[in-house]
Amino acid sequence: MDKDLLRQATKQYLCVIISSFDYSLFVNKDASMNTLQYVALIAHDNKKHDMIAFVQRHLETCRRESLVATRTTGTHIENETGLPVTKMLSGPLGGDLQIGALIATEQVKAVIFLRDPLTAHPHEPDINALMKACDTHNVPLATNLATAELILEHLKVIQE
Ligand SMILES: O=C(CO)COP(=O)(O)O
Repeated sequence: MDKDLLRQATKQYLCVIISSFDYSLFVNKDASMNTLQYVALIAHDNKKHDMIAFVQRHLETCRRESLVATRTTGTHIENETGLPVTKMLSGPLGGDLQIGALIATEQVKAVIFLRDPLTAHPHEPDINALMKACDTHNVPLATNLATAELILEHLKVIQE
């Protein structure tokens, strides 16, 4: 085969390969981790009513956010407010750890965790791990209604 013809054919062949190549395979996967997306909502049993009232009070702000929650909290929020919630496992079954993993991979912009400080929880280490993840990754964490209100007010302002 003529050398020029071979060179030409090789060039065309490479062009086809390059243009059909899926470059996303080489995109730094860590970059996609930088999109903060979820607002995490978690409430212990004695605080679930407070959480629902809180979400109802901030319904429009919450509607504009992607919500993630531990299973029971998320189910109550969905049923009582109609907002869609991504539900993890129940807290005692690993849900706090799952949300901790989302925090560690920069997928959470704020956590509202209405804890019951007066009750012992068998999964206390998981609760501590979630809070540690917030501190490690500098994610705002509200563990009571007063701070939760401040965070939601802030979200409302930055949504506008
Ligand atoms: O236990 C919890 C957080 O530690 C909450 O879990 P649930 O929302 O499944 O009740």
